[in-house]
Amino acid sequence: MEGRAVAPGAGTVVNALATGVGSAFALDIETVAEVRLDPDADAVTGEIAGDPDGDTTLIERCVERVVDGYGGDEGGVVRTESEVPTAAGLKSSSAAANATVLATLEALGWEVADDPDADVTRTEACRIGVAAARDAGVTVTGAFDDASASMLGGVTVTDNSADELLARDPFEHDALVWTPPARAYSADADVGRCERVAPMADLAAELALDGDHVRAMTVNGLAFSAALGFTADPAVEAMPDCAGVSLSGTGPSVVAVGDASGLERVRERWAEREGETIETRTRNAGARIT
Ligand SMILES: Nc1ncnc2c1ncn2[C@@H]1O[C@H](COP(=O)(O)OP(=O)(O)O)[C@@H](O)[C@H]1O
Ligand SMILES: O=C(O)C1=C[C@@H](OP(=O)(O)O)[C@@H](O)[C@H](O)C1
Repeated sequence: MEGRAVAPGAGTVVNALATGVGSAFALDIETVAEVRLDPDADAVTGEIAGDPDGDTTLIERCVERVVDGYGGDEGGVVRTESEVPTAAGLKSSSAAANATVLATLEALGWEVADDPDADVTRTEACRIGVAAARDAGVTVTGAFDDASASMLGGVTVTDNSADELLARDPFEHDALVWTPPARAYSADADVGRCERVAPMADLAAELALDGDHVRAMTVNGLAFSAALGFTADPAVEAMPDCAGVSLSGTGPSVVAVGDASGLERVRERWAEREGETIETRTRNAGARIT
């Protein structure tokens, strides 16, 4: 009873911490999950490659929730390996949860597809990961925005208070990510400060629902950088040469999207900053069983 799946990280268009409505897009950086189930094992044990002290509660809860809903009383082992930096605003938790849920469904022999007649749809699988993230305490709203972008690919707009998908569109850009050395756990974010910029979050959500995702993300980035105490300098440096740029999630990463030549000029400026710069792409393919 084995399964393997991959899911991408994501960047933010609208942070849901102000109003519950959020929007995110998949990035071409991935997390792999491998699950081995054993009917005789009592418990589920998690392991994160390269991070022996990492918190494995989320991936263990994902396996347990899938087994509760679709299995018997199997225990087992889940292992993730990830290119998505943890707690950097690039949705490592959504990628790990989605990959683990799909790998567990595969280990149990269920068919996962987008066809409503499939045993389990990817949207249903995504909601299991969101529930596990709430159990594990790694999220404020459940982050169905980030989870749906990672699971379905492209750009999604969601109402996280109802785990409802409001829109999904293809999203095709080159992308540049700057990740400073600091980490910012979503569960520690100052929600009260985010709620103060709700009028700007509403404006960003309106733009996103109108299909203007790139301007939505720039408005979002300026508002949430101010609310969460991050400098807007990287965004100001990028703005003339990209289509959109935003603080991703609760930070500290900043993501710019646009064309390759503009982003090369942004990369030269961001290279002066401490931390790592990743050249990647947005992607329309979401999570999949491998
Ligand atoms: N590869 C992984 N395997 C298992 N759990 C992970 C992995 N990546 C992230 N997580 C979980 O997600 C938490 C970080 O979530 P969060 O603060 O929301 O950051 P992010 O914005 O990257 O999703 C970690 O503490 C851990 O519990
Ligand atoms: O925990 C949450 O509910 C959220 C966390 C944030 O993302 P990060 O996990 O990237 O900080 C935010 O962008 C998202 O809309 C909702």
